[in-house]
Amino acid sequence: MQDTEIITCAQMRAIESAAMGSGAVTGLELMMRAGRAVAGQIRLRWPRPGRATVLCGQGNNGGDGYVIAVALSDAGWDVRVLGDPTRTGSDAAAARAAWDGPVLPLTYANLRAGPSSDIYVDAILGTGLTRPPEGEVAAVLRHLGGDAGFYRPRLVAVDAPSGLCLDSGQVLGVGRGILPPDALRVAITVTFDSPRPGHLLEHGPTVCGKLVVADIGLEPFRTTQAATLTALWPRFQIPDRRLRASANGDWLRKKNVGAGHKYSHGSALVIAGGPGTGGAARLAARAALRVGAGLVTLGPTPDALAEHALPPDALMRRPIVDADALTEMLSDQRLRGLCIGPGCGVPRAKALLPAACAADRPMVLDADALTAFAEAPLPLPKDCVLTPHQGEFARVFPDLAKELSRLGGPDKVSVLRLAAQRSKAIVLLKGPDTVIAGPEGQAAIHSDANIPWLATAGAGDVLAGMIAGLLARGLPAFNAACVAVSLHAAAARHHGSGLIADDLPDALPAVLRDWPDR
Ligand SMILES: NC(=O)C1=CN([C@@H]2O[C@H](COP(=O)(O)OP(=O)(O)OC[C@H]3O[C@@H](n4cnc5c(N)ncnc54)[C@H](O)[C@@H]3O)[C@@H](O)[C@H]2O)[C@@H](O)CC1
Ligand SMILES: Nc1ncnc2c1ncn2[C@@H]1O[C@H](COP(=O)(O)OP(=O)(O)O)[C@@H](O)[C@H]1O
Ligand SMILES: [K+]
Repeated sequence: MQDTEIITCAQMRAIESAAMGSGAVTGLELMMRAGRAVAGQIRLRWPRPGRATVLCGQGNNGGDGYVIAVALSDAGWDVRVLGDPTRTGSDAAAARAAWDGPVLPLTYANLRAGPSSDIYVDAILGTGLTRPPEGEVAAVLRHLGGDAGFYRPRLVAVDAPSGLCLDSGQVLGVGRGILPPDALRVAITVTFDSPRPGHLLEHGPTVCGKLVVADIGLEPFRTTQAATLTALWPRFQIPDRRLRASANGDWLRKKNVGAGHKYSHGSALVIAGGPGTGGAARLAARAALRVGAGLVTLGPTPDALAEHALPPDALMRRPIVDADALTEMLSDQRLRGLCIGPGCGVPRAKALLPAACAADRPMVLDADALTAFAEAPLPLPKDCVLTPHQGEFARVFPDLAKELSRLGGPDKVSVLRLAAQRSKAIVLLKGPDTVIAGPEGQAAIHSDANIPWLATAGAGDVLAGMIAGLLARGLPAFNAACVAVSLHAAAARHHGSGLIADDLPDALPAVLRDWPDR
């Protein structure tokens, strides 16, 4: 799991300007540090000098490439450079001037003509990407991506594989959604200072390969720029450091929280549905118990009560016949942390949602409750988390979903912020790149992308239950959503392949035992 603050491209530029403006470092010095860091990573992975081809674009990404060429050549590598013209007087031009070997034009023909290399460095386009690659650059990238069997294990990208938008994770010119087989994917991407959203969202994790973040000495400027950065785009972290303080390992394990009784650890209510649909709600309820809620009540229709006599025995069961019954149940102020949606059925969710919202308790809306909300929107309580997957997101926010699927459209974080502002709720969009945003601009990306075995029926119900459990325990809604996503992924990793949703809550004790204190 990544545990690093991420910054947008605009923030990165602001930090670089602050560093250069302070007089502490010049642009060329930063370029030297960046290029040398990449060369260092190459030498770490390919300790025996071999043959390298460095592909340099016209901007600073290309400038990094010339620094890499010099560093590898000094280390005994046989280096061949293909480059586009640089702008006179630019840092890239200065870096190019320091390379005393030949520079062939960056063309598909020259790439094909050369002797094959042990590694290929993609220093063509970085954060300066403004449009889909075209012409010779596009031809070069298509060739590198198309012959993936040969190139991919030898490709090192500087900052990003060329064509990847580092704000959104889209590969420009290729499309959102399914990535074509000949899209450029590299073995290693070396970026600088901090990951950018595009490394973690959408196609980013797939095309970047292993992501290495190199320190180029910008830390002091990152910290002092915090105020400006917030104005540019509020800071977001994975997970947020403040969130760690409110949900550290000891708190999650219920250590050092005072003696208390079951109610002081929170009482959660999972609203279930009618006969034959109980599994989802029971999964959610089990998860709420495992995440530490002191008491969890399951509320099915009266005629479904019998089928809920199944384990866990720790669950309380109380029928909820209609909205009035729910209102009455919620007159017990100790019930906090509602979960509505999993296995509820859309008509029942529609009937109960107004009463649930009117009670103004911390609440999770998932599955059928999201569909009900889409069909009959209503004001949500203050601490409310919506947990849609892509399909449910499209039902609740059709216009925003369209933007998310539009090629060249905005990034997931921005779109989720809009969704959160509109619904005045925390919105958590599930997927390999789970993004969480709040109405005040808070946002987090959960970057533990590669757990395909978590895509199993009922995993979402478990997540909703975990959030409800944490809400019942008193975590603020944004924190509860972030912590639950982290615990959920950790539980899936702990169990490993072969996982079914039932395993997730039961993996929690082991995950909690190892959860870091801060
Ligand atoms: N600014 C700095 O101080 C530092 C920048 N660094 C490097 O600089 C990079 C950013 O440099 P630049 O801002 O010069 O941008 P790039 O080098 O990423 O792009 C260069 C130029 O390519 C053009 N371009 C955009 N899309 C294109 C396309 N589809 N086809 C062809 N050309 C296209 C742009 O007009 C831009 O001028 C980073 O990714 C990083 O590698 C590092 O050296 C660290 C320090
Ligand atoms: N490749 C993946 N890597 C990590 N997490 C994933 C991946 N694919 C799916 N997930 C997670 O699995 C869960 C699936 O939830 P959901 O789609 O609601 O399923 P269901 O409705 O069947 O419960 C979500 O938490 C999602 O973030
Ligand atoms: K690049």
